[in-house]
Amino acid sequence: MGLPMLRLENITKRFGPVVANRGVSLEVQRGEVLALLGENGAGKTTLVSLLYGLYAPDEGRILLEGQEVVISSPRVAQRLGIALVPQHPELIEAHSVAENLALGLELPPFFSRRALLQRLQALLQDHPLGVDLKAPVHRLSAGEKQRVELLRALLSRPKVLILDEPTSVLTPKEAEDLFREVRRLKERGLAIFFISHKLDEVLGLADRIVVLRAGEKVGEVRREEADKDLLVRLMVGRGVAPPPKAPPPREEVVLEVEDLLVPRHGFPLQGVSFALRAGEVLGIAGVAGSGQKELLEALAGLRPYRGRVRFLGSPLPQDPARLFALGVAHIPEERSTGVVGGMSVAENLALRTYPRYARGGLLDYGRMEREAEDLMRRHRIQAPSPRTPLRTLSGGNVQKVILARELKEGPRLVLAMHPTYGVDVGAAEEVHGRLLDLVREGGAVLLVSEDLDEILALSHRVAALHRGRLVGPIPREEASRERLGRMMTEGRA
Ligand SMILES: Nc1ncnc2c1ncn2[C@@H]1O[C@H](COP(=O)(O)OP(=O)(O)OP(=O)(O)O)[C@@H](O)[C@H]1O
Repeated sequence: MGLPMLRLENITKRFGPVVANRGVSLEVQRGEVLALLGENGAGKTTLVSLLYGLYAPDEGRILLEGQEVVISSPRVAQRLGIALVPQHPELIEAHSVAENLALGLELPPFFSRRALLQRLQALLQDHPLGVDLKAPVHRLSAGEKQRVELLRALLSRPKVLILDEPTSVLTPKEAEDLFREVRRLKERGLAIFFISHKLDEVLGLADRIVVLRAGEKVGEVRREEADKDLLVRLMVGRGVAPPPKAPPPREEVVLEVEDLLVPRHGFPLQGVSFALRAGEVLGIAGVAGSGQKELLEALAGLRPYRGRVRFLGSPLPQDPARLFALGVAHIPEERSTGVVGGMSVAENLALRTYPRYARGGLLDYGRMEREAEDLMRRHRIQAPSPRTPLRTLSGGNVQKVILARELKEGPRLVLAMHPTYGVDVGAAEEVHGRLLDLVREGGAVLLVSEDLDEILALSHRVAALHRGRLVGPIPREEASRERLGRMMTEGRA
């Protein structure tokens, strides 16, 4: 093997008392995909942020093609040929795709819009990612936004490409398309870092796998030597079991939706009818942007709709605060909408029940923090203290905060969209366990997920949304990945 494209030597990065990376050394070659695996908070995002100039390491050095480099900002990273596709799309929602891409270019002082569009079209031809340059970003699904971020990264013609959990919100088909593109980039000689919690993807794409635990490198295996079991054990130090089967649902109907209509761009959601019983999980699959998000947001009181919706026999109020008080929890698609980054972990955990902490015109922070400590322990939320600002938590830990808050009152109905988005395999097992506990106690779960295995593992019945219309539901026993795939893409059961 020649000189590695990139080499990290003894990298340590601290945030106050937290050691996010401790003495990490690794290298990646040209034309190689290196996967970084590890539990939530293990230090993966921090490590790649150092490579992209978002933070400076406290110790250690970085060598690019044998030369030591100081990556002091993302601009410097780009000039050195290092590009990053972030965990969450960081696009300007009000602007078009083309405008967002233009922001990543070093353009001359005067340039014509046409010339810019031509250059972007050429890029699209080279990387056929199926992106509409003129579409405003706020109309794109999470998967489409991810592709725009990838295009933006490719604009600088990088030598090193970092993909931080790029498939969390992609459908299996979108993920396959992305992988095809990643393989092409690899063949062109790019060195690629790939972070994912999905072990099948890691095994399908990576040449080598580095496992981090609590900031330290605890393992490095070549693809040929790896299997799922080994990777799970390296990551969490134990094996992980598939979720147990939930008992059959009860008679009582918790949610009844009749002829729901939600106006939206593209295909409006219409004629959607289904009933959800106590103790039942109804899984809804769908190609991103088929109306899943709108369905859950309408039921969560965040979007106007027409139609008849009854919750435990009474009309469902269209007000998020009243809904929560009645026992309706909501796990939103994009976790950034479910939390306030500048507030502490304790405040975020208390967001739904703030008035409860009022004492003589002030907030009882002592009580809030004690309760937060308890929830943090139970949900294994990694943060130095309940006072830690939420925005400093790792992505998976933010997701755990949302889950802890939404499930803490024992809701009757959970509207869950990608509930295990970005959480590690151990934590995903716990989330599934919590949802099933709730179901056993008579709660109902409307589960929207793009992970078909998750839907098939948890649901009693499954349905798909196809262009705004509901296909199914059908009993779980009659469903398979293939049949669900057809329901999603062809609109028939
Ligand atoms: N800006 C920051 N300030 C303080 N602590 C931070 C900051 N960024 C990260 N951390 C902490 O560093 C540790 C590593 O976080 P990091 O985001 O790198 O984990 P990760 O492996 O990417 O996790 P996930 O799988 O959940 O995305 C965590 O304990 C996190 O809370």
